[in-house]
Amino acid sequence: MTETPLGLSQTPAHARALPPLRVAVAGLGAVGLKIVEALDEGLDGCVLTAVSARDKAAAADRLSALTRPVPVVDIAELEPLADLVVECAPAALLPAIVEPFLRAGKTAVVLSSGALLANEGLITIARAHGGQIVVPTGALLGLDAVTAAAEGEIRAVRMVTRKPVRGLVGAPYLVENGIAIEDITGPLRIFHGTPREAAVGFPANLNVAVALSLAGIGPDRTTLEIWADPALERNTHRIEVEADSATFTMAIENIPTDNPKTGRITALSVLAYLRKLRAPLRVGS
Ligand SMILES: NC(=O)C1=CN([C@@H]2O[C@H](COP(=O)(O)OP(=O)(O)OC[C@H]3O[C@@H](n4cnc5c(N)ncnc54)[C@H](O)[C@@H]3O)[C@@H](O)[C@H]2O)C=CC1
Ligand SMILES: O=C([O-])CC(=O)C(=O)O
Repeated sequence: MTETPLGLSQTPAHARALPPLRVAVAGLGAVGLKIVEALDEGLDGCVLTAVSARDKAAAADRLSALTRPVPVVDIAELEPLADLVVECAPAALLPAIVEPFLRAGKTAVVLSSGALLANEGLITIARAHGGQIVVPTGALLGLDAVTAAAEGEIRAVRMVTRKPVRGLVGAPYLVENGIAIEDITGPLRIFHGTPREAAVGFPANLNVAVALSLAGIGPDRTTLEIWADPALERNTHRIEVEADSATFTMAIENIPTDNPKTGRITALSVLAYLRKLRAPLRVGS
C-alpha cells in the first residue's frame, strides 16, 4: 500500500488484536473490481470474504488470480459471509443487497445512493435492527463540510454537473424527453431540477447529487443543473453551499474509469472509508 504520513501504512496494534472486518462486495464492475483487488492486496483491518456478480462463472474466472480467492455467490447468500457489504451494482438491486445486512444489524456501504430515495424504508429497517447505511463521499468531495454545516443552518446548496456526452447517453430523462445529445457541438444544459428528480431521470449518473442532498438540505431543496459537454473528458461537479457557519465552493474533475459514467475516485473513497474503520488516527469525518 502507499506510505502515508505518520506511518499509517503500518498495521496498528489494536487492528491486530481485533478480528478483521469481513467485507463482501456486491457487483464486480468499475467500482467493485477495484475494491476487490485492493482488499486482496491487503487493507488493514479488513478481509474480503465474498463477492456477488451477475455472471458467477465469469467472475470466478476473473477472480482466480486473487491471492486469497473468495466465493462468488448470489446476492441473497452474502449476508452470513460478511460483517459489511459494499453495494456497487445496478441501482435496482439496492434493496436486495442491503436489506439482509441491515436486518442482521450490520453495515451496508451504498454506492447507488440515488436509489435510497425510492427505498427509504431501508432506513427504518436499519434503525429497528441496529444496522447502518453508509453513503460514502464517492465521486464527490466535501461531504464532511456539508454535514458539519447542516448541524447549523444551511440556506442553499447548488450543484452543477458537467459530463462528456458518452457519460450521459441513454439516460431515461433524455430518452423520455426526446433530447438528443450525440451530435451536439457545444455545451448543452439538459436538466435543471432537484436530486430527487435526477435520481429518476439519471439513475446511473447522479448518485453524487443525492449524496450531497442527504448530507445537506435534502433532495427537494438542493438545486441541480446537468450539462452535456462534448469538449469534456472528465465528469465535473461544482458545488456551492451557503450556511450560517460558512459559505463554500467545491469542485472536482473526475477521471472516468472504463465505465464512462463512473469516476476513478469512487472506489478509492470506499477504500479510504474501510481503512478508517480500524485506523488509530482518523482524519475527516
Ligand atoms: N455514489 C457515487 O459517488 C457513485 C455511484 N456510482 C454507482 O455505483 C454503482 C456501481 O457503479 P459501477 O461499478 O461504475 O457500475 P458497473 O455497471 O461498472 O458495475 C455494476 C456491476 O454489477 C453487476 N451486476 C448486475 N447484476 C448483478 C447481480 N444480480 N448480482 C451481482 N452483480 C450484478 C454488473 O454485471 C456489473 O459488473 C452504480 O449504481 C453507479 O451508478 C457510480 C459512481 C459514483
Ligand atoms: O454521480 C455518479 O454516479 C458518478 C459521477 O458523477 C462521477 O463519477 O463523476
